[in-house]
Amino acid sequence: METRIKTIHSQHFINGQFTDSDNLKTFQNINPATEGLIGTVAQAGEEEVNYAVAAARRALDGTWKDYTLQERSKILRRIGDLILERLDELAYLESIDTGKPLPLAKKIDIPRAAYNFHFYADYMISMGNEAYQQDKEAFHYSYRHPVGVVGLIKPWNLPLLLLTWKLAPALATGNTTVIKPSEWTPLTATALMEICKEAGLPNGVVNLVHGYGTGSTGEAISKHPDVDAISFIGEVKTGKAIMKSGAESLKKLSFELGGKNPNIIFSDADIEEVIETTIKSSFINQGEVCLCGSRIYVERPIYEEFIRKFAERTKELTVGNPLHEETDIGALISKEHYESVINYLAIAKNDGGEIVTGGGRPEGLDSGYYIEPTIITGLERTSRCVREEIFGPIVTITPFDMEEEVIMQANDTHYGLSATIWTNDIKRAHRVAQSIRAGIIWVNTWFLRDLRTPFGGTNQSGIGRAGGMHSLDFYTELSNITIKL
Ligand SMILES: NC(=O)C1=CN([C@@H]2O[C@H](COP(=O)(O)OP(=O)(O)OC[C@H]3O[C@@H](n4cnc5c(N)ncnc54)[C@H](O)[C@@H]3O)[C@@H](O)[C@H]2O)C=CC1
Ligand SMILES: O=C(O)/C=C/C=C(\O)C(=O)O
Repeated sequence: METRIKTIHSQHFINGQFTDSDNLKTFQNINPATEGLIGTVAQAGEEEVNYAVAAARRALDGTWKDYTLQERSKILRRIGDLILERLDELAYLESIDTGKPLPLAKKIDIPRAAYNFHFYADYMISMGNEAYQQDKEAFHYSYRHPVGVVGLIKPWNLPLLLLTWKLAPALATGNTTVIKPSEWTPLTATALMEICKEAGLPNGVVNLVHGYGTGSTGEAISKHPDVDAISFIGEVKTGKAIMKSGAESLKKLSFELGGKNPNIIFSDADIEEVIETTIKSSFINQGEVCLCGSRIYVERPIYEEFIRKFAERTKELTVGNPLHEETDIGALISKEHYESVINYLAIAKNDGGEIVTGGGRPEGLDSGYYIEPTIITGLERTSRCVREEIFGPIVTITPFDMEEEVIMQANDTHYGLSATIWTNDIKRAHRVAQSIRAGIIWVNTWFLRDLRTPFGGTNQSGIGRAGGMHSLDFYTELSNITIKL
């Protein structure tokens, strides 16, 4: 499998054409599982961002505005179909680019990317607008316009899944786009441009520029005066930088940022189900999912039993070559990120934490950015390991005695993305769920998604919600029209 592709050169896609930068500048793309070279990536400067924004503006004011909802929906459906036709290839590209297990990319990332298009192809067609009759005097209705040229700035952890989660509703509502994938993961976004072209999207409706963030491509998009809105997924500090860059032209912003999500386990929960799901919510995708429940709180009566069973299951996980069928945990995205995650293990030890299992590099894996799935106990809530988003395969476990106490600990964070609560007491489930300050709360499950529901974070985990009508609201501007009767 690894010999299938030698090196890949990833280009920009501007006005329907693949292209390099005017100055031919490139950067390297490294496979995090082998530390080998995947290929080179064109690096956009302000010129290429200007070309891409200009192409998006022309397309917005050109033929794209005359496409009917049905026509847009048909193209979206076709994009979803083509993603499924290329599932194996896209999953392979995603795996070598990110270090994630190939089976995971095949099962989750790529099918969900296709579903993002299929879902919005159908959803937009079923949506209506507000209308009010004011007795016999007037009739009011709302009319939706696309917001305009939308900049989509995306992260590396679920590259195609998260890009399409925002691109599909942006297109369904008639916008044009300038995409910047993460510099760590250019491959599937580039392949998606081929798919968009084949599906019949007019030139300029989707444009893609590769490059870095601060002082580079990402910043050029977020400060560009002709970009009307930015949909960003990534770190809190980047969100703050984009907010500053976008302030001059007062851009509309949608932010999905980080999380330090609590996983609260009461002693009446079904322990076997808790263990199986908590393995996923802790370690799936190497823990590089913003929804991972990295702070685990367990009610005292089952604390010891939980740790024993959870550690046993964790030790069974296979860390290794992402392309192997049996691999559960692949490599972290980059050397920098690997070092940042390893550093948290040192912090944990320094803060008096006990490493129950894991705690370093797996034996026998000499190259690639691998870290064992790690369970830490005995940390105070002030430890940086309990407070900061590690974004790796590391969880902390803390016992609790009282419901109020665990609610207080769960809310003791400047994040507020998601939470999971395990209990069979229905009243407690509602009570605790309503007391947690987070945008997404799961009871007796984790990462169960329905794309109609509001998705996003409170506090510093984000601004706004995506999903269903919430995406419709972000990607359109409303005019209210009043007719005197
Ligand atoms: N809430 C959510 O749904 C998600 C949150 N995340 C968060 O993202 C982080 C991991 O992803 P990363 O790629 O490391 O995030 P990041 O914030 O470093 O980068 C995300 C994107 O922003 C660009 N960027 C960086 N600085 C920029 C700037 N000054 N102006 C414009 N663009 C800039 C990057 O090039 C990249 O394309 C974690 O904190 C994670 O929690 C990731 C996925 C989803
Ligand atoms: O299901 C979604 O729409 C998003 C899921 C995951 C993330 O947002 C993430 O890991 O970053």
